[in-house]
Amino acid sequence: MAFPFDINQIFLERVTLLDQTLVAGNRKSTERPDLLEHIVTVIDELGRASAKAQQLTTPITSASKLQSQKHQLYLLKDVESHRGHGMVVGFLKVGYKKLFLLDRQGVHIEAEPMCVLDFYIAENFQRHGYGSELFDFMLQHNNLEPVLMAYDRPSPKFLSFLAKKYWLTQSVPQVNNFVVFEGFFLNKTVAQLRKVPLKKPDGEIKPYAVMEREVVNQEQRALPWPFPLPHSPQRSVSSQSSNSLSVGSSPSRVPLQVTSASAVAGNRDSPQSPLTERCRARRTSIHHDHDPS
Ligand SMILES: CC(=O)SCCNC(=O)CCNC(=O)[C@H](O)C(C)(C)COP(=O)(O)OP(=O)(O)OC[C@H]1O[C@@H](n2cnc3c(N)ncnc32)[C@H](O)[C@@H]1OP(=O)(O)O
Repeated sequence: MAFPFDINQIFLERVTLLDQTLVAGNRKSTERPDLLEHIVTVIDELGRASAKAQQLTTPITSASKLQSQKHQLYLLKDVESHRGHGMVVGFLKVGYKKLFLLDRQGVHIEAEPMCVLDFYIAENFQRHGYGSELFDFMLQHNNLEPVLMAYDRPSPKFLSFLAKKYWLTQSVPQVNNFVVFEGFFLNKTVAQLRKVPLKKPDGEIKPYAVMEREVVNQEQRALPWPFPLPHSPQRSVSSQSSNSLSVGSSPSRVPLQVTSASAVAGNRDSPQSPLTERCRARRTSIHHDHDPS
């Protein structure tokens, strides 16, 4: 992804970590006021490209969102390209989220794992190992293992990536849009797990985490009159999934089938797994008029 300014001047390292401050490295934005403007442009552009690749109506990553949330955004650049000005290859956004999850026995567990929230490698750089480079950098930086993380509605490509690179194939069925894999519940310290009492006093019932992707969905549903909502069957899938966020509705949900390794192991020609199909359905449910290519 090329920009009309010198990427190598803005992002000094191959991988730059950005947070709420939007400061790249330890440079002060007061020294170079144009830097902040360029960083905002890059993040917004990446967020839009990621949303388009995932067929989301609204980007879940933008500079203003990053400023208001305690997330970490890892940005990868290619130093040499664009006549030495560098290009942005992609980004990975992670952050801690308080989630209510179901363990293998179906017991509600409260956890606050590190979650993958958004991940995008520019189309012309995909399948060249850049995604793995960025992901490995983030894991090392946070001293984490992929199995201890939760994944916010992973796309089929990302599921294939996780299966291929980290052997994450067996998911534990959930009633929200996060995916966790076998082994997540074994490490109680890192995942900060806590069993949730079956019955809570009135007023203490907490909803499942409201995800950014779900908020995007809500935004779309809240179109002002006179814009009508499209009447597609996929949209009703979307409403069901948003209902599943409440504790009250969760017990009646049918648990998902456990995913088999072969189903998500990255064979593009094989039939998709139930998990992949579910993720695809949810993403498709917020499909818009963007061309997915
Ligand atoms: C929680 C979330 O963020 S979900 C959103 C994830 N992002 C997207 O779906 C956006 C579009 N996709 C992408 O940006 C990229 O494909 C990523 C980020 C998923 C992976 O980045 P890449 O640089 O392609 O990964 P990398 O080259 O290290 O690994 C390649 C592996 O990823 C998977 N993968 C990448 N692209 C594809 C694809 N088009 N179809 C199927 N699997 C794919 C495969 O397992 C592939 O291995 P293979 O080529 O041997 O089959």
